[in-house]
Amino acid sequence: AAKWTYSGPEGEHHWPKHYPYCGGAFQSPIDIRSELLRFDPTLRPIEVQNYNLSPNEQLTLGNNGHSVQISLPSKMHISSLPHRYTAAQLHFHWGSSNQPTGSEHTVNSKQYAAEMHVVHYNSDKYPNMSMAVDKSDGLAVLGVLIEVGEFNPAFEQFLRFVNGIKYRDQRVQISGFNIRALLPARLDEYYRYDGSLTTPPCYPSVLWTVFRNHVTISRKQFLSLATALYSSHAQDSSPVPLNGNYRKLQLADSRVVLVSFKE
Ligand SMILES: NS(=O)(=O)c1cc(-c2ccccc2)cc(-c2ccccc2)c1
Ligand SMILES: [Zn+2]
Repeated sequence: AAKWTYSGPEGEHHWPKHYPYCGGAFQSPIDIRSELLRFDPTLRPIEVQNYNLSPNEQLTLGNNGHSVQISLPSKMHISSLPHRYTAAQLHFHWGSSNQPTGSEHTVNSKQYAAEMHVVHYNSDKYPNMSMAVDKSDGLAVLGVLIEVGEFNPAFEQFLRFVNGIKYRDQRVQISGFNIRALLPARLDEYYRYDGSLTTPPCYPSVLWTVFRNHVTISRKQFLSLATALYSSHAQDSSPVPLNGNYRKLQLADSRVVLVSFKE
């Protein structure tokens, strides 16, 4: 697959050359602005199943050159959507050590320090992720906005291992933990809109759920995320730091953002 980056000659302005959907409609992320919001009383609280993983389970924590990701077992799923959406992986987008603004979605132009995405696919209709990834009802991603503040013990369960995956394509096994603890307390308050993958190939296949309430990690935790990783391989002579891995805001066009809460 063609290389892509967040800046330079393979930066996002060049993505459409190799990935045409990136220049298409229904792109993500967007600025979740008050004018776009419409309360929808039919939006039920998000219900997740089997997110509380036993420490006896092993998860793969990896550096894919664009983000740090954790592979998730297929028993984890969202049960409150019209179809069952089975978990595949979670990953992060962040800024840089001196620029703690790296979330992809913004809320009334406020950009957060980072953002977590928990990626699920429609396992009612598609046998696996690859078959689902380019279908309009293929994916459901839970977005969690992250601010620098209180220390977050749940994030520590994987952040303490990032020095083992400093370089592209490095992976380590970590013990299972309660993935639900990475989400905000309230799963009943969220923004909902139709969008896309925020990385190439940018398929417009994502039912986005961005929770209203952010979570916090400490400054030290943020710095380990923003300074520990490289997008280059271990043997590369010139290491390329991995940060600022967030896509610029896309046009909402005539899209409405549904909200599950009133005030
Ligand atoms: N940001 S995202 O949520 O739209 C997203 C989803 C998926 C994704 C993952 C599995 C199945 C299908 C889609 C992969 C990425 C990704 C991030 C960094 C590097 C490469 C890919 C990003
Ligand atoms: Zn993402």
